[in-house]
Amino acid sequence: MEVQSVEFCKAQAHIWNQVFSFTTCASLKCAVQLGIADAIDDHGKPMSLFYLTKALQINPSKAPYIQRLMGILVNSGFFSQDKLSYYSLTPSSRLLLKKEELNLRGAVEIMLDPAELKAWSSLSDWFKDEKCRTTFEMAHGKNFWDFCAEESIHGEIFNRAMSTDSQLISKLLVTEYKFLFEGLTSLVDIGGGTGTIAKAIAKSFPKLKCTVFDLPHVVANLESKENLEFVGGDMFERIPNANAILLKIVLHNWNDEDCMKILKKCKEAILGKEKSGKVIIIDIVMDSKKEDYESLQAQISMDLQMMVLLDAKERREKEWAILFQKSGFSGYKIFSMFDYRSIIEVYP
Ligand SMILES: C[S@@+](CC[C@H](N)C(=O)[O-])C[C@H]1O[C@@H](n2cnc3c(N)ncnc32)[C@H](O)[C@@H]1O
Ligand SMILES: COc1cc(-c2oc3cc(O)cc(O)c3c(=O)c2O)cc(OC)c1OC
Repeated sequence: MEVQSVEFCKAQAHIWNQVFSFTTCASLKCAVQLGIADAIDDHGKPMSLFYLTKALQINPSKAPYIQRLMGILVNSGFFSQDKLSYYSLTPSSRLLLKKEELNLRGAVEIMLDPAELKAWSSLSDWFKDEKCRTTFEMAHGKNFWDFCAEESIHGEIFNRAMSTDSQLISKLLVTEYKFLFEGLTSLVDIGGGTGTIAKAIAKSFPKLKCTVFDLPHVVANLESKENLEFVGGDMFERIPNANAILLKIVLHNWNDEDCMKILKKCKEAILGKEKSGKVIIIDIVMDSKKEDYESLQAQISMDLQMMVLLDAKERREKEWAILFQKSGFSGYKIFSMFDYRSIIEVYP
């Protein structure tokens, strides 16, 4: 390639931009931690740099640098800037507001956590290594779930991030997808975290006995009441019997072999109850034909994140179908949700 050719310049800019993509992530994290979106929102109208720096309560000597930070955040679509250079929120920064019940602050916090980023730095070593199952294990000397159990701050950040996502999904589940739960008498949410989804389902269906099943340290201090119960355990050993089993973003944490073990346990658990029932999965169904670039990129990135942290993966419909068949299920039905995830009903 000629050094002065258009192709060379484009290729060079492409590499610089990819190498520097960490600056957008780091600036986004900084914006969340400083509360920039909240300050602009509280202002109630487009905000000048002067008022923004005042509202952020930063060290006065650092005020001139905020303009530089805002530059990258405007360029990456988190804020907009008008002719007077006043800043406003965009749909993306609205999702970062503390006051919004449904925000993605938790996702920013967990995915850009130093412990998780550290795993990525061992990726090439991991490819040559024989012993470690995951890059995360190579970096930390223990697997992701043991790390969450032992480093309680990381575990809390993780559970908080998952819970915010569940708040969003639970609103949809008990309205638009209410039919999934109609007629059920018992439901176990396997890997149900701190119970955000199960609480919403239990409230909407008072006659439905809901159980949240997760690792003992996750449910340790959570109080069972009315038709909602918390049970600690390991899903590879025992899954409580129920009419229906819910698995929300759980199977994408596991490889095919482990997923089959989990699904076989789920089948035993639903058949043990009334010789019928179903498994309800909420997870990504990858679709490479998707025209939406952002959505496809998010799926590919999540797939790699699962590989690095958990030796796990995202799956296409064909891969899901093989898993169900190999685990002894007779059929399934997919309902696409509003984002890149789907609901899959699986029948024994
Ligand atoms: C990605 S999170 C999903 C949490 C929840 N379903 C949600 O959507 O908010 C996966 C969950 O699986 C749980 N988990 C991991 N290993 C488990 C095991 N062996 N038995 C039961 N739960 C487990 C984790 O503690 C975590 O809460
Ligand atoms: C918060 O919304 C979603 C989160 C996940 C998700 O994110 C993770 C991030 C990590 O840094 C480590 C993890 O182990 C995980 C997960 O296990 C995990 O499930 C996934 C989502 O959809 C597939 C989310 O919804 C947008």
